[in-house]
Amino acid sequence: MKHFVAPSLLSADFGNLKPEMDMINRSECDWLHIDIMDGVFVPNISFGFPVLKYVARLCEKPLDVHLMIVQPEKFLNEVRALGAYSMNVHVEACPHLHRVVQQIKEAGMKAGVTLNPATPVSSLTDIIEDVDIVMLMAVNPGFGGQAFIPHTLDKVRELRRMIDGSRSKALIEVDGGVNRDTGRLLVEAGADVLVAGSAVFHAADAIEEIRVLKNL
Ligand SMILES: O=C(CO)[C@H](O)[C@H](O)COP(=O)(O)O
Repeated sequence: MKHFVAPSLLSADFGNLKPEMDMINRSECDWLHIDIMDGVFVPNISFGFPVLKYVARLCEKPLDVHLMIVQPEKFLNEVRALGAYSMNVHVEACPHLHRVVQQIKEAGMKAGVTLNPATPVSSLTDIIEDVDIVMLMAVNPGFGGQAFIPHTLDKVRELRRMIDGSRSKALIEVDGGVNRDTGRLLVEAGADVLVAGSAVFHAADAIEEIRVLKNL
Protein backbone atom coordinates (compact mmCIF):
# COMPACT_ATOMS: atom_id res chain seq x y z
CA MET A 1 0.00 0.00 0.00
CA LYS A 2 1.13 3.55 -0.73
CA HIS A 3 1.75 5.33 2.57
CA PHE A 4 -0.59 8.02 3.93
CA VAL A 5 0.32 11.57 4.90
CA ALA A 6 -1.44 13.28 7.81
CA PRO A 7 -0.52 16.93 8.44
CA SER A 8 -0.74 17.84 12.12
CA LEU A 9 -3.09 20.73 12.95
CA LEU A 10 -0.85 21.68 15.90
CA SER A 11 1.50 23.58 13.56
CA ALA A 12 -1.25 25.39 11.62
CA ASP A 13 -1.76 29.15 11.79
CA PHE A 14 -4.77 29.43 14.10
CA GLY A 15 -5.38 32.99 13.00
CA ASN A 16 -6.01 31.65 9.51
CA LEU A 17 -7.78 28.35 10.03
CA LYS A 18 -10.08 28.71 7.04
CA PRO A 19 -7.23 29.15 4.48
CA GLU A 20 -5.24 26.41 6.26
CA MET A 21 -8.17 23.99 5.92
CA ASP A 22 -8.72 25.04 2.30
CA MET A 23 -5.06 24.10 1.70
CA ILE A 24 -5.57 20.71 3.39
CA ASN A 25 -8.68 20.05 1.28
CA ARG A 26 -6.88 20.92 -1.96
CA SER A 27 -3.77 18.89 -1.09
CA GLU A 28 -2.96 15.21 -1.65
CA CYS A 29 -2.94 14.49 2.11
CA ASP A 30 -4.97 11.56 3.38
CA TRP A 31 -5.94 12.56 6.93
CA LEU A 32 -5.78 15.61 9.17
CA HIS A 33 -4.01 14.75 12.44
CA ILE A 34 -5.42 16.46 15.54
CA ASP A 35 -3.50 16.62 18.83
CA ILE A 36 -5.55 17.20 21.96
CA MET A 37 -3.45 17.94 25.08
CA ASP A 38 -4.51 18.38 28.69
CA GLY A 39 -1.49 19.88 30.49
CA VAL A 40 -1.42 16.73 32.68
CA PHE A 41 -0.41 13.79 30.52
CA VAL A 42 1.80 16.19 28.52
CA PRO A 43 3.25 19.53 29.66
CA ASN A 44 1.19 21.61 27.21
CA ILE A 45 -2.41 22.45 26.30
CA SER A 46 -3.48 22.64 22.65
CA PHE A 47 -7.14 23.17 21.74
CA GLY A 48 -10.49 21.83 22.81
CA PHE A 49 -13.75 20.70 21.25
CA PRO A 50 -15.30 24.13 20.50
CA VAL A 51 -12.36 24.92 18.18
CA LEU A 52 -12.35 21.40 16.76
CA LYS A 53 -16.05 21.59 15.84
CA TYR A 54 -15.13 24.50 13.56
CA VAL A 55 -12.15 22.58 12.13
CA ALA A 56 -14.34 19.52 11.52
CA ARG A 57 -16.84 21.68 9.63
CA LEU A 58 -14.12 23.06 7.36
CA CYS A 59 -12.02 19.93 6.83
CA GLU A 60 -13.04 17.44 4.14
CA LYS A 61 -10.34 14.90 5.03
CA PRO A 62 -10.77 12.13 7.64
CA LEU A 63 -9.86 13.31 11.14
CA ASP A 64 -7.23 11.30 13.02
CA VAL A 65 -7.63 12.38 16.63
CA HIS A 66 -4.70 11.84 19.02
CA LEU A 67 -5.61 12.27 22.67
CA MET A 68 -2.58 13.18 24.77
CA ILE A 69 -4.68 13.21 27.90
CA VAL A 70 -5.36 11.12 30.98
CA GLN A 71 -8.60 9.10 30.94
CA PRO A 72 -9.20 9.60 27.18
CA GLU A 73 -12.29 7.35 27.32
CA LYS A 74 -14.14 10.20 29.06
CA PHE A 75 -14.15 12.12 25.76
CA LEU A 76 -15.17 9.31 23.44
CA ASN A 77 -18.57 10.87 22.69
CA GLU A 78 -17.05 14.27 21.94
CA VAL A 79 -14.53 12.72 19.54
CA ARG A 80 -17.26 10.71 17.84
CA ALA A 81 -19.43 13.86 17.56
CA LEU A 82 -16.63 15.47 15.51
CA GLY A 83 -17.13 12.70 12.96
CA ALA A 84 -13.58 11.47 13.63
CA TYR A 85 -12.26 8.60 11.53
CA SER A 86 -9.90 7.38 14.22
CA MET A 87 -9.27 7.91 17.91
CA ASN A 88 -5.73 7.37 19.21
CA VAL A 89 -5.09 6.87 22.91
CA HIS A 90 -1.81 6.47 24.75
CA VAL A 91 -0.91 3.06 26.14
CA GLU A 92 0.68 4.91 29.08
CA ALA A 93 -2.63 6.69 29.86
CA CYS A 94 -4.89 3.60 29.77
CA PRO A 95 -4.57 0.94 32.50
CA HIS A 96 -7.60 -0.79 30.90
CA LEU A 97 -6.43 -0.44 27.29
CA HIS A 98 -8.37 -3.44 25.94
CA ARG A 99 -11.65 -1.99 27.20
CA VAL A 100 -10.92 1.45 25.75
CA VAL A 101 -10.01 -0.06 22.36
CA GLN A 102 -13.32 -1.97 22.30
CA GLN A 103 -15.23 1.19 23.25
CA ILE A 104 -13.63 3.17 20.41
CA LYS A 105 -14.55 0.44 17.90
CA GLU A 106 -18.09 0.14 19.26
CA ALA A 107 -18.40 3.91 18.74
CA GLY A 108 -17.71 3.33 15.04
CA MET A 109 -14.17 4.71 14.90
CA LYS A 110 -10.84 3.11 14.06
CA ALA A 111 -8.96 2.34 17.27
CA GLY A 112 -5.42 3.65 17.54
CA VAL A 113 -2.92 3.09 20.32
CA THR A 114 0.11 5.33 20.74
CA LEU A 115 3.50 4.63 22.32
CA ASN A 116 5.78 7.25 23.83
CA PRO A 117 9.46 7.02 22.83
CA ALA A 118 10.41 5.08 25.98
CA THR A 119 7.54 2.57 25.76
CA PRO A 120 8.60 -0.68 24.07
CA VAL A 121 6.82 -2.17 21.06
CA SER A 122 6.62 -5.43 23.05
CA SER A 123 3.98 -3.78 25.30
CA LEU A 124 1.55 -4.30 22.37
CA THR A 125 1.93 -8.09 22.10
CA ASP A 126 -1.45 -8.82 23.69
CA ILE A 127 -3.44 -6.07 21.92
CA ILE A 128 -1.95 -5.95 18.41
CA GLU A 129 -4.72 -8.01 16.79
CA ASP A 130 -7.41 -5.73 18.26
CA VAL A 131 -6.14 -2.38 17.05
CA ASP A 132 -6.47 -0.63 13.69
CA ILE A 133 -3.55 1.77 14.10
CA VAL A 134 -0.36 1.82 16.16
CA MET A 135 1.23 5.23 16.42
CA LEU A 136 4.85 5.56 17.47
CA MET A 137 5.89 8.91 18.92
CA ALA A 138 9.25 9.92 17.47
CA VAL A 139 9.46 12.83 19.94
CA ASN A 140 8.29 13.23 23.50
CA PRO A 141 4.71 14.39 23.01
CA GLY A 142 3.56 17.90 23.79
CA PHE A 143 5.23 20.19 21.29
CA GLY A 144 5.70 20.49 17.55
CA GLY A 145 9.04 21.24 15.95
CA GLN A 146 11.19 18.78 17.94
CA ALA A 147 14.01 16.64 16.56
CA PHE A 148 13.23 13.09 15.40
CA ILE A 149 14.50 10.36 17.76
CA PRO A 150 16.44 7.93 15.46
CA HIS A 151 15.65 4.84 17.59
CA THR A 152 12.07 5.17 16.26
CA LEU A 153 13.30 3.49 13.05
CA ASP A 154 14.21 0.34 15.00
CA LYS A 155 10.78 0.44 16.64
CA VAL A 156 9.06 0.69 13.24
CA ARG A 157 10.99 -2.37 11.99
CA GLU A 158 10.15 -4.32 15.16
CA LEU A 159 6.48 -3.36 14.93
CA ARG A 160 6.39 -4.27 11.22
CA ARG A 161 7.70 -7.76 12.12
CA MET A 162 5.14 -8.08 14.93
CA ILE A 163 2.22 -7.11 12.67
CA ASP A 164 3.35 -9.19 9.69
CA GLY A 165 3.84 -12.20 11.97
CA SER A 166 0.30 -11.98 13.36
CA ARG A 167 -3.27 -11.63 12.08
CA SER A 168 -3.11 -7.89 12.75
CA LYS A 169 -3.91 -5.46 9.94
CA ALA A 170 -2.81 -2.45 11.99
CA LEU A 171 -1.33 0.55 10.23
CA ILE A 172 1.97 1.89 11.55
CA GLU A 173 1.78 5.66 12.06
CA VAL A 174 4.70 7.83 13.16
CA ASP A 175 4.39 11.29 14.71
CA GLY A 176 7.08 13.83 15.55
CA GLY A 177 10.02 15.27 13.63
CA VAL A 178 8.78 13.86 10.35
CA ASN A 179 10.07 15.64 7.24
CA ARG A 180 11.17 14.55 3.75
CA ASP A 181 14.44 13.04 5.13
CA THR A 182 13.10 11.19 8.16
CA GLY A 183 9.91 10.37 6.25
CA ARG A 184 11.86 8.48 3.58
CA LEU A 185 13.66 6.41 6.24
CA LEU A 186 10.36 5.69 7.97
CA VAL A 187 8.66 4.49 4.80
CA GLU A 188 11.68 2.26 4.05
CA ALA A 189 11.44 0.86 7.59
CA GLY A 190 7.77 -0.03 7.09
CA ALA A 191 5.69 2.95 8.24
CA ASP A 192 2.22 3.35 6.69
CA VAL A 193 1.23 6.84 7.90
CA LEU A 194 3.47 9.90 8.25
CA VAL A 195 2.27 12.68 10.56
CA ALA A 196 4.00 15.98 9.81
CA GLY A 197 3.37 19.28 11.56
CA SER A 198 6.03 21.92 11.04
CA ALA A 199 7.40 20.29 7.88
CA VAL A 200 4.04 20.96 6.21
CA PHE A 201 2.59 24.07 7.83
CA HIS A 202 5.90 25.98 8.00
CA ALA A 203 6.86 25.12 4.43
CA ALA A 204 6.96 27.90 1.83
CA ASP A 205 4.54 25.80 -0.24
CA ALA A 206 2.58 23.42 1.99
CA ILE A 207 0.74 21.72 -0.89
CA GLU A 208 4.04 20.95 -2.61
CA GLU A 209 5.54 19.66 0.67
CA ILE A 210 2.60 17.29 1.11
CA ARG A 211 3.09 16.12 -2.49
CA VAL A 212 6.78 15.43 -1.76
CA LEU A 213 5.93 13.51 1.44
CA LYS A 214 3.28 11.52 -0.43
CA ASN A 215 5.76 10.53 -3.14
CA LEU A 216 8.71 9.45 -0.95
O1 LIG B 1 2.05 15.06 18.55
C1 LIG B 1 2.68 16.04 18.33
C2 LIG B 1 3.39 16.75 19.39
O2 LIG B 1 3.15 16.12 20.57
C3 LIG B 1 2.70 16.59 16.92
O3 LIG B 1 1.74 15.92 16.12
C4 LIG B 1 4.02 16.39 16.32
O4 LIG B 1 5.03 16.83 17.15
C5 LIG B 1 4.06 17.02 14.96
O5 LIG B 1 4.87 18.12 14.93
P1 LIG B 1 6.24 18.12 14.15
O6 LIG B 1 6.01 17.43 12.85
O7 LIG B 1 6.54 19.58 14.02
O8 LIG B 1 7.23 17.38 15.01
